[in-house]
Amino acid sequence: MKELQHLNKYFLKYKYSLLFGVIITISAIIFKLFTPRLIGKAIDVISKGLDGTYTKEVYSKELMLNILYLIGAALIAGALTFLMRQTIINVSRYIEYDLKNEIYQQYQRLSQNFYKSNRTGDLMNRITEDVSRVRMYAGPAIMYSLNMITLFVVAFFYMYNQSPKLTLYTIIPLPILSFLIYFLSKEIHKRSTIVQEYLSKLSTFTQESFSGISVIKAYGIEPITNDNFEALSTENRQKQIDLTKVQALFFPMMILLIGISNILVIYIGGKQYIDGEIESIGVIAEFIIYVNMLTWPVATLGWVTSIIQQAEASQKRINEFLKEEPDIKNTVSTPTKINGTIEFKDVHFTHSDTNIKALKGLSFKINSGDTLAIIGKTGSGKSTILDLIGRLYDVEKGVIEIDGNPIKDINLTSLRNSIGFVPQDAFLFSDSIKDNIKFGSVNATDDDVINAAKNAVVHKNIKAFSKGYDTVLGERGITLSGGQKQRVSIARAILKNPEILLLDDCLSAVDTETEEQILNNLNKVSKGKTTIIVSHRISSAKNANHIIVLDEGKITQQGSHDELINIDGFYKELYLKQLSETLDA
Ligand SMILES: Nc1ncnc2c1ncn2[C@@H]1O[C@H](COP(=O)(O)OP(=O)(O)OP(=O)(O)O)[C@@H](O)[C@H]1O
Repeated sequence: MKELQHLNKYFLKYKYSLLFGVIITISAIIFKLFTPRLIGKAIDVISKGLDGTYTKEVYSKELMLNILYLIGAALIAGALTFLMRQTIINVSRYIEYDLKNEIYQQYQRLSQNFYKSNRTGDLMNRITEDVSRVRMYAGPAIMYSLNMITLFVVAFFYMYNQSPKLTLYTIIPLPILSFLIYFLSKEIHKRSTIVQEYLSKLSTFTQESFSGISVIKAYGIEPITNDNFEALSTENRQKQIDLTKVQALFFPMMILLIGISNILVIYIGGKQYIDGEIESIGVIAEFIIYVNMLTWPVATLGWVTSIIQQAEASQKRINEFLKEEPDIKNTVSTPTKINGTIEFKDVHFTHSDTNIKALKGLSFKINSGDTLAIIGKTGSGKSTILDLIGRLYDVEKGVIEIDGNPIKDINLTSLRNSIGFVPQDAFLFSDSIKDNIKFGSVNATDDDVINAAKNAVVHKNIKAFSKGYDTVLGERGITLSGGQKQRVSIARAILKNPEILLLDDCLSAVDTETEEQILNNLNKVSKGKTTIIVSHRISSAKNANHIIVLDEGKITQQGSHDELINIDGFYKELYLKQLSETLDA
């Protein structure tokens, strides 16, 4: 239960609702337990009527009175049971909501490295599956335990008063039932976890094959995917059958044990009645109802033990993530004003998961308002430079300075707010085009959005859609072409109006003519902003104030376009190659 102590703060938060729930639960049970007593009494009245102890009038009056009490008690018990669920189960839903928010906020706090070392499925599972297992502890487990304890204590008290011997015989099978249910629940849990794993494998498989349907069709491999799906389905079916086998044991086992208890009550109770050890036949009926009433709560004891164990294991997994500290921390509380001068001083960086040395002693400087272009082969470390400027990672050795201050001494929110980043793979959310552009600039007007789209040369494309800027993107919306996605992503960065603009090979999917237009527009809107353009194309780099050529994490050439085309090296080769391609075209 050590891990579940994490929930104590929530129990404290909802203490009044919980206390109310406890009082309601106890009251509901007390009223429920009137039923066996009243039925026992009613049977006694009938037997007294039959043997002539009561006259017909007394008999009818007594019987009617008992029936009315019975209805009253049942109605009150029913209403209180409704309230019991409304309080305790509702509290568990609130706790589930709070816990999900807590985990989500922690996910948002954690750095890029955390996401590299944990699989998305695992992150999703902890916020869904694990939280719902914990909720079972915070709600149903508490409710059923309370139910069981109260019912058992009160019923035992009533039963013992009537006949201690009969009480003993009646409750003997109950602990056995509880143990059996406990082991059964554990087995059910084990098998249902396997079923869950298979279900998620199946859904991942189907999701991937739907997303990649064009590739599947183009390669004509539908029969192979069908076979793979069938194989996975067959395994899934077998696991479901394994689970159903143990689940099917649950109710027969309960019915068997209830049956044994009933037989014991009738046999021992009957003998006691004949021997005159219990005074009335109604006691036997009363005990039979007690047995039936107690069986379910006692069975739930085993079930509750198993769900508490599962909740403990789930909370342990959740706590592991909640305890995790972000690698990148904001140590400066006051906002920092950023102008945009960036300097790398002998920067080294190794990606921790792959141990790849992406940058090996990099030094360069861009003055505020200048444009720097970075050219280099794939994997030479270009994107890594941009990641380090946005402090998605911290450098391994050396220092990055912004406006002369080490990047770690700058308020992290100010730093990120001052950057407009266009990544290599433009990511757009399943939302309208307008909201995708407004992402990060929520207060922008429609005119601002249109201006940004015009500067990114995507306005005409957007207007061509029947719903224009309200066109929804994503799975159930329209799919944009690679070049359109890149341009929407550029519009988003332009609209943010940042001090630093980082463009990571974001014109690769647009034709050279559109590239030219966008670069001209960017030239205008990025006046006074520090801009870094990462590209494989000379056309994107040629107008920059300074160009660096990167190879395996090191600068191999640098200078202006005019300087570099006159020196033998990678830049000149690339320039001549791309020039001849343009002339050929
Ligand atoms: N998230 C990551 N985890 C581990 N290694 C990485 C990661 N990102 C990049 N690398 C590695 O670091 C090196 C530099 O990668 P980077 O993405 O900076 O190159 P790039 O010059 O931008 O390449 P490209 O032109 O193909 O985009 C590569 O060898 C790459 O495999």
